[in-house]
Amino acid sequence: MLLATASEMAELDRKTMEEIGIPGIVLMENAARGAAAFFETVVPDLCTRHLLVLAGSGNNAGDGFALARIFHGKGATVRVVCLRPADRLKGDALVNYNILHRLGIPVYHWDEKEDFASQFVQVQKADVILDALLGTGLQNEVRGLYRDVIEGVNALGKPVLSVDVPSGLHAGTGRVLGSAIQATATATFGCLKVGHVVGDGPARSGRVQVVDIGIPPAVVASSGMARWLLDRDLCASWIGPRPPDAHKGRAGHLCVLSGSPGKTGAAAMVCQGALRVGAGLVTLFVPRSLNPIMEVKLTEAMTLPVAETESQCFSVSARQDILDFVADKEALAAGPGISLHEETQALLKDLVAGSTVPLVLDADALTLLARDPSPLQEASAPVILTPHPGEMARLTGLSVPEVQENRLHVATEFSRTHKVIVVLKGHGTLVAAPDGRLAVNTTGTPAMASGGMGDVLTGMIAGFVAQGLDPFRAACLGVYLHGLAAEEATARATSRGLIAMDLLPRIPDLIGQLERHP
Ligand SMILES: NC(=O)C1=CN([C@@H]2O[C@H](COP(=O)(O)OP(=O)(O)OC[C@H]3O[C@@H](n4cnc5c(N)ncnc54)[C@H](O)[C@@H]3O)[C@@H](O)[C@H]2O)[C@@H](O)CC1
Ligand SMILES: [K+]
Repeated sequence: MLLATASEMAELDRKTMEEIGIPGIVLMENAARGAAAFFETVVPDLCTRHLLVLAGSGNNAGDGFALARIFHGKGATVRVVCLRPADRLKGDALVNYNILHRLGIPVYHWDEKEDFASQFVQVQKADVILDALLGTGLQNEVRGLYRDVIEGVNALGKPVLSVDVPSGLHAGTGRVLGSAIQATATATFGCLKVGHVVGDGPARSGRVQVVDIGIPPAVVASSGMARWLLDRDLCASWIGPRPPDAHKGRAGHLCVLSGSPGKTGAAAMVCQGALRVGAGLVTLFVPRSLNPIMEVKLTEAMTLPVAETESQCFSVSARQDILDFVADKEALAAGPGISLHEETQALLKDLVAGSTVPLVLDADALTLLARDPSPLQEASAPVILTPHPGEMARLTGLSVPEVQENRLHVATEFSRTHKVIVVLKGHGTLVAAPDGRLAVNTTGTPAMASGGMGDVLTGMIAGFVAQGLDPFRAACLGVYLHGLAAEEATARATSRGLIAMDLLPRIPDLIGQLERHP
């Protein structure tokens, strides 16, 4: 599903009105009617209740005035509180405001200078609050009367139905600007906004429904919007069935650099993750003396023993053998369990700079790049990094809480600055590409908090890359299916005890379901 920012949404509205000729008042009416229908499913006896519409001064307020009229018509007791004087209203909002007076719906204008407590009594008397203070037009920190009202409403604990966006939540970033409404449910217009699904958005928005307000699909299709929620429809549109004459030589050959003493399991999981998403062939580079172990551990994947250090880690002198082998393959996944040995660091540096095929870098490779990110500058092939918040913190020099509080900003900035695809793992994994594409994942479970999950994901993403998928889409599909496999595996279990290998046998079926999805 496409996600819009505030400015993209404004542009969709503008094109619909100016280029297609659908009047703004029609869009506003569609918005209000759609929102009303949704709100009635959230609070089933809504039309017998005492509703209070809180309005600001823009078109969000206009939606609120239209909703006041609609619920008044359905028999609800409705009052409207507007935080701005009437002479600040204009356009479609003013049209809907004027209708309220003719229908005898009470409207109160609050004044910053008057006693807040005596004004707020109006809100306390209501059963349900409709929040139409601020929508996508939110510009800066919420202060003064707006802030007092928002905090007062949140403290009441009554059902709050938000119009488009919980007021105070930034539609583009999901950040609370000063203070934001805690909504029970939100009816949003035209498109889901980025802010509903990242940062504070999911917790603030409650149940969210997208209302079709009549923006023609062609207007959306020609918009160039490139942010998505990773859902089944989208992922299915990015993966088709294989041609009937497929053979392993054309299904992609992935090379894997993974493993060291104590970490041979990581290497096995990367290889198997790749095979389970359909990589035709997988070759694992392995520190020479560990080869007998990997020969036993792996059946379908091949191994290629290469030069090692005294501590059985990858040696820099393996560099040429690896680059020569990789040159006519399709992708290289590197990092899980490769150790932080200085020689391995030197090897990784040369591989990142010298690889002609796309790279997927994870785990120790990320820790090594945090010490010295300069190889990323030299990479000529596409690079995908798959950090968890701790690795992202190391790469950026931020603390883990700083990364978590600004996930969207951190992932997109790192991607843009270093020209790499960033997969920032965690609840609502983000995939950010340097060209501005962004995806937010919807799958996964807390049961995934166990060792080896990341190794399987690295293999899955690299396996898709090896099959020739666009690296951004490969990362998205890997992330989506990885979470889905974990959901499947825990569908009848608890949120504990899932191990990474449990995901593997479920993956082919899930891909099949995507391929067959209408
Ligand atoms: N044709 C359209 O453009 C449509 C717009 N729609 C609604 O219109 C909304 C967007 O309308 P607007 O662009 O008028 O913006 P909003 O109504 O979201 O807010 C803009 C107003 O709030 C003020 N404001 C901004 N930040 C503030 C802050 N921190 N504290 C106090 N006041 C602040 C601005 O000065 C401006 O007066 C959408 O969220 C949606 O609800 C819908 O009616 C559908 C059609
Ligand atoms: K709102």
